[in-house]
Amino acid sequence: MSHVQCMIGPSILNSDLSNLHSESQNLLDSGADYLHLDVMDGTFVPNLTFGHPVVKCLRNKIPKAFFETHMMVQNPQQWIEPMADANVDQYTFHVEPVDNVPQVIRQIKEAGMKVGLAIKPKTPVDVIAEYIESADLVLIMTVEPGFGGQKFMQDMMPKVKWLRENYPTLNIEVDGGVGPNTIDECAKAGANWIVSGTAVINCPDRKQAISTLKSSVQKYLS
Ligand SMILES: O=C(CO)[C@H](O)[C@H](O)COP(=O)(O)O
Ligand SMILES: [Fe+2]
Repeated sequence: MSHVQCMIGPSILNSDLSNLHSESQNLLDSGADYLHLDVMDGTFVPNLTFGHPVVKCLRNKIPKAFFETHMMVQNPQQWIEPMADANVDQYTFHVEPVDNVPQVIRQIKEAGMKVGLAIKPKTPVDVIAEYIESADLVLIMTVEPGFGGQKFMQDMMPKVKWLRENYPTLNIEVDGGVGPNTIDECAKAGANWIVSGTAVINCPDRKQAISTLKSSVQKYLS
């Protein structure tokens, strides 16, 4: 499995959002490979975070890092252009509310961003199978989307395993309850993009937390 790269992307959802820039910079300085930005619209999920105006301001302060927006929104098509304008690198959206997934994929690519396909815990992985070849990444949610700090759902690992067996070069991301205690299961199943929120944010030594996640994934990659 050495043809995929290990990437650790902390979620800033549970950080001190009044200090979004310094929190994000601190995570990058602690070894984060990318930033996972959780965008919620209060409709697709019962919570509200921030949108493209905030992402754009953050991008002005942090011009170089890889930004992934995790779009937990009812109408992902609506935010493609504004997020591209905010210089987002990867637009990861949930397929559940979308009628025409290929069209959304095409529009994201035309806007110059990479494409991530996300599924909620109750969505079977075969729902996205026909779109995988045209995506850059698949995100397997390991909690119900909406809130940080929830318990990792181990029973999502068969989805990750299935993807890894069938798509050896695919970037597979896990998100929700992932931290030093749950990383081994994710890594063993074949995940190589790792989102970790509270486990990194609340750790007094964020560098150590990120490096633990990385070594686990690397152990299974080699
Ligand atoms: O998408 C998310 C929630 O919907 C977050 O990215 C995720 O929950 C990260 O936080 P934690 O690691 O604390 O679960
Ligand atoms: Fe997320």
